[in-house]
Formats: sequence, C-alpha cells, structure tokens
Amino acid sequence: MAEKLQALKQQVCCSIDEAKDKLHGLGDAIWHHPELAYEERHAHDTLVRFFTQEKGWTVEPHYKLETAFRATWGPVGGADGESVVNVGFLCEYDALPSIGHACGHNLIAECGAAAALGLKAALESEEAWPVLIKVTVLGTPAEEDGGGKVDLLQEGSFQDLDVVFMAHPTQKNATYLPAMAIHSVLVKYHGRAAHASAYPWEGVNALDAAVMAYSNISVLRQQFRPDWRIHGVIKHGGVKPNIIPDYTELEYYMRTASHRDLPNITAKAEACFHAAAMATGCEVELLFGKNDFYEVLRNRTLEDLYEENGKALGMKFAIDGFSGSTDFGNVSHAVPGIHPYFYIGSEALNHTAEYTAASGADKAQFYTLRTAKALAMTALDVIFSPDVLDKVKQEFREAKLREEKP
Ligand SMILES: NCCC[C@H](NC(=O)CCN)C(=O)O
Repeated sequence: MAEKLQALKQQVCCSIDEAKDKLHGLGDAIWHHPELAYEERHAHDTLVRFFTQEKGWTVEPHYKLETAFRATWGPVGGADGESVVNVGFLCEYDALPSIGHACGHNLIAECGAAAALGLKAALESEEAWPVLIKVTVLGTPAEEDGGGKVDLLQEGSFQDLDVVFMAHPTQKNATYLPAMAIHSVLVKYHGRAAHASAYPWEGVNALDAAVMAYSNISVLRQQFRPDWRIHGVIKHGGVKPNIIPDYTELEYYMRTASHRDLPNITAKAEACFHAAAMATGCEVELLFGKNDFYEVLRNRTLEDLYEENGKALGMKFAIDGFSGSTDFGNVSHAVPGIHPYFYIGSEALNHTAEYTAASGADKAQFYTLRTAKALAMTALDVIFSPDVLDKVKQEFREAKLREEKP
C-alpha cells in the first residue's frame, strides 16, 4: 500500500514537471497583466482558457462572480452510489495598486493549477480507487480588497468540498502562519471650504479632522494588546494650501487574532474618528468593508502531512513568523483546509516592488511547482486512506466546537 502511494506521488511530481513550461506561461501571463480586485478579467480568461485546453475538465467561467471560475474533473473510481470525496484547490490572481503582483498571487494561481493537474494525472494512472473522487479548482478573485472567497462562501460554492488547499508566497516555507481577522473602514470627513488666508474662520477644516483621527488612532495603539493591529492611510488630504479642505478620506484596517474581537477594536477606532469630527466641526461618514476576514482555523493533520511531503521534496520549514490576513480564513471555518506559505527564492518582503520582481522571476518557478507537488501529494494522502479524511474532518469539527464556545 505504502509503495503504491509512493508511486502515485511520484506520478504527481513527473506530471507537474512535464507541464512546467505551460504552468510557467500561466503564471507569467498573470504577472505581466496585474489587475485589481474584482477586475481580474485577463487573469480569469487566461485560467479559463488553460483549463478548457486541458483534457477532461468541465469549466464554468464567471462562476457566481464576474472574475471567478470553477473547473471540475471527475468523479472517478469508487463504486456507484458511494459518496464523493471532492478535493479543492484555490487560485488567487488579484494584484495591488501601483506595484503589481507584489504579493505573488500570480504564483498562487499557478500553484493551484499545477497541483490540480498533478493530482488528476496521478488519479488517472490508477484504475481502482476506494472512493469516488472529484477535483475542483476555484478561481477566487479579490483577496487584497473585498474578499471574493467570502462572496463565494455566501453563494454556497464551498459546500460540496471535503478539503481545500492553496499556498501563498512569502520569505519562507511554513505550514501555517497566524493570519489575522480583519475589518476595514473608509472614513470621510466633510467640512467647508474657504480662502485659507482671507477668511479662514469661515472654513471647517476636513484635513484637521483627518490629522486628528490619525493622531487619535496612534495614541490608542499604545494601549492595544500585542495581537491587535491598526493602520491607515490618508487617501485624500485636500487640494491646495490656500483652500481650506472641505473633504478628506482615510482608509483603516483593524486586525485581531480572533474575529470575535473585531467589534471591540472597531468600537475603539470609531470613537477616535467621531472625536476628530466633533473637535473640528466636520461631518463624518464611516463606510465599513463588505466582508470581514476570519483568522485561519488550523488543521494540524493536514499541516503535518503537508510538511512530511514538503520535506520529502527538500523543503525546510520555519515554525514561526508573522502574516497579514486572508479570506481563506473564512473558508477554513467552513471546510477543512490548509494555507501554507512558500519561499520563492528571494528575501524580498511582500507588498514591495522588490517582491513584484521576485514573483515574476524565473527563480520562483522551482519553488512554486515544488509547493504544488507537496499540496497534490497531501491530497493523495487524504484520498488514499479514508481514515486520514475521517481524522481531518474530526479535527475540523473539534476545532469548530472549541471556537464556538463562549
Ligand atoms: N483587505 C484585505 C487585505 C488582505 C491583505 N492580505 C495580504 O496581504 C496577505 C495575502 N495577500 C492584508 O493586508 O493582509
């Protein structure tokens, strides 16, 4: 049995290696054409074309969202009437404003596609399987802004998945990093314009409100727990020194280790925004982001299997580190899954121009496809032994119960 599983894992690796040029082409096409959240039309079309050209996939473009897609293969194996084990791989492909693929989502898309291709090839190489198996690739837009996975969850797109995999590029390999829950807010101050020298007393200064809000938050931060974060930018600050600004805009992200704390951090931040409005006489408008992201719910059974497979492929794993947030967090509360991180051959930091260069470099290919192999091998572990899937699901149920306790 163990030898058979090993041979199938070998098949995963060979198939991904054989497809490496077209997979590189896929990631490259997305990297060369960076698109913002919900606008990823080129990436969507590129991925849809890719899976349409591959044999055996049923492809649904514009799946529930304009720039989402679904590609499914199977079910295969098993006996009639048996329930299906549906393995999901996720592809992200949105970029950041001004700096392109500075978070390497082009590589996430490539990695998800590669893992799906590798797993399918291994499944095709074997005639008999103990269970019916289906492979699903979901193209999930808007991770950097909005949360396409949360939209898709609300549409029921994850309901028939048993287990779900994706991997995110960073500076090291890690089976898990503590992604934080996040809530966002756009803050608008409305004041009144006036000539800043001739009759400033006629003005109501919206820039003063923005600056006070920024300072209030900075003071508040000192009292935060170490696992809370708040950070913002001034998006509009006025137009000319001699016009008292009548409108300013800030955007803030509030993060906590658990989504249960988001209302607490939000209440504190709201007080800061309102205080600035009151002090300056401005009107304030708070527009909250449509989707909160949850922290990632861990599944150590899957993490351990992934680590074992990664190590067999030569990966070295870090055991700690920091992270931002991800809409995969919400997925992990609905379906057991993992969101490991992978090294791409560069020490550059995410969300910098240097990382954009690194995620488009040829060097990143080896690491991306190695990660895809480890994901597909982990999927094989789950499929090959029903006990493993039971353990994964049991751990998920227990984690949910713990998490739901008051
Ligand atoms: N508005 C959501 C921001 C998500 C963003 N995610 C990442 O940077 C990590 C994955 N791309 C964040 O700021 O954490």
